[in-house]
Amino acid sequence: MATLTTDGLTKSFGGLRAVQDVSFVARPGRILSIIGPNGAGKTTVFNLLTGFIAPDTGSVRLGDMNLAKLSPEDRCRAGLARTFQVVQPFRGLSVLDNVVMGAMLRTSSIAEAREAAASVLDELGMSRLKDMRAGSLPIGDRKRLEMAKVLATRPSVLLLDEVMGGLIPIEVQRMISFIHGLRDRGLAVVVIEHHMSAVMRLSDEVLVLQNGQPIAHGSPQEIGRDPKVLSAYLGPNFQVDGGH
Ligand SMILES: Nc1ncnc2c1ncn2[C@@H]1O[C@H](COP(=O)(O)OP(=O)(O)OP(=O)(O)O)[C@@H](O)[C@H]1O
Repeated sequence: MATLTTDGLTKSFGGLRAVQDVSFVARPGRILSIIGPNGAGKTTVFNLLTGFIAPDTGSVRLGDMNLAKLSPEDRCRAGLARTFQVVQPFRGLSVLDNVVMGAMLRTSSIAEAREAAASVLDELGMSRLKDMRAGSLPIGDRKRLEMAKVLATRPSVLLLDEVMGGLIPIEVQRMISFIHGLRDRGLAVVVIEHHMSAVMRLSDEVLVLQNGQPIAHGSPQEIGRDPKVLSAYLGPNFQVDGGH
């Protein structure tokens, strides 16, 4: 398992500083959530981590490997994998075959990939859906499928982009328990999430961005009481225990 370290990440689009001097460490066995208002720079941070865009300055390291020159696919091969906010399965393929596509990163044997994919679906409680067409799944199952595809690549660092969006409360609770299980297996997990009560229950630490800049970093309880965060994002009536 590896530690993901960012140092001074900065990215502008034209005159807009989308991300400015963002540094954090995502450690094995920990869940770090990145929160902040729309446009705060969260997705841009994920794009910088995964190599979809290059930073103006700053570095990303996985263990002691500098990722600067690696493509998104090579970063995934190195163990850094992400889900997308808008989930896009191969709609015409079965659920199982979608997950096989992820598993093929680690093996050239279709039989082995199918076995690995079936085992990930089992872990996620999705085995009974394996022959369904991915395009026919409701949003909650599509989010779990996205997670399954990514887990089949066997990451050591997992980046989750709004995996709670569109889920009903019982599915949110199940997803939280599942992510806790991944953390307990030693994965480093970084989460972008707007669902605040989920963030409070899920996270070991929270980084808050506003206009691309870090404004706070601490435990969920510290963040939920921080006047800067209440004013920038959570609102004055936020309850640390219940979220909203
Ligand atoms: N490729 C791009 N070209 C130009 N501007 C961009 C690009 N990507 C993002 N931006 C801008 O950078 C800023 C940060 O956007 P980003 O999507 O990272 O925010 P976010 O915190 O993920 O927002 P949300 O919560 O709405 O997903 C926004 O002002 C956005 O319009």
